[in-house]
Amino acid sequence: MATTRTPLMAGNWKMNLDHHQATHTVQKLAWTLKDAKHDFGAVEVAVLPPFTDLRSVQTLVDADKLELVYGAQDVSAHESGAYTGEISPLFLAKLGVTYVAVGHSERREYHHEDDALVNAKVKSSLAAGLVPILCVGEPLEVRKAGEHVPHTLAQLDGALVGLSAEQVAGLVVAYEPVWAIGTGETATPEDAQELCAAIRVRIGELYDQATADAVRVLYGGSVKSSNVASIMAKPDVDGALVGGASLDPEEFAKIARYQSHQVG
Ligand SMILES: O=C(CO)COP(=O)(O)O
Repeated sequence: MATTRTPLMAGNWKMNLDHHQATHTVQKLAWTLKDAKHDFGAVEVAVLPPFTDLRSVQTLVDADKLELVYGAQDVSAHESGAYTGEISPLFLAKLGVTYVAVGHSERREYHHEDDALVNAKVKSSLAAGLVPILCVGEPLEVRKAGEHVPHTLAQLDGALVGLSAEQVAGLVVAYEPVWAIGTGETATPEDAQELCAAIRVRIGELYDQATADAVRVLYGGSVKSSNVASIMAKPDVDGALVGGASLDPEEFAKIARYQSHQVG
């Protein structure tokens, strides 16, 4: 199986860093990567700041012609209308957004997002030309019951309803076991590989092998510079969705440069 998938390191800032802090953080990240002569064609680097930071990040990326890209952490299933507090995918596209996280476990848990809503958000993102980072993964009790594979694949199935092979080939799927998020408890590289491979196999069953080979599958959950290389060594892991460690630009740069160890 030829692997032509470009690895993606995406930093999900969650509800951290205001727009001033965002500018400083992105500047420092860009400088650190530039000093290290980072090849963005070899490993793509993205940040997912809060909505209120996006215009500032766009201005900086445009002005300094930065190669890193950015995304949002959520999006509305609708294009416009009476949806107080929601953000249209069209507004995100206008801000030069590349990626949008959809179905993050914190959205599922605190905002009761179900598979049907996640599916609608994937579709609204695609319609606006954004690339969804579709998040799936099991909570601890499901893992303890040994049901993590069927649980995660059911979330995947639900999110993909009605999508074409072409749409799915362009998706990013992030496997994030809930018990490993923000806990310091990282899944082992074998755990990450098991689910990333299962996701790819499932996409092959639902679509075809070319689609399965094209889709990028990330691992997320307590990724740090000290553990990223062993996770990335697994054949079905195409990158990482990084929370806490992405708030420190030097640490996140090290994660993005997992192949070289040239930074730091
Ligand atoms: O939820 C995550 C990224 O979306 C993972 O967060 P942490 O890296 O802080 O565990």
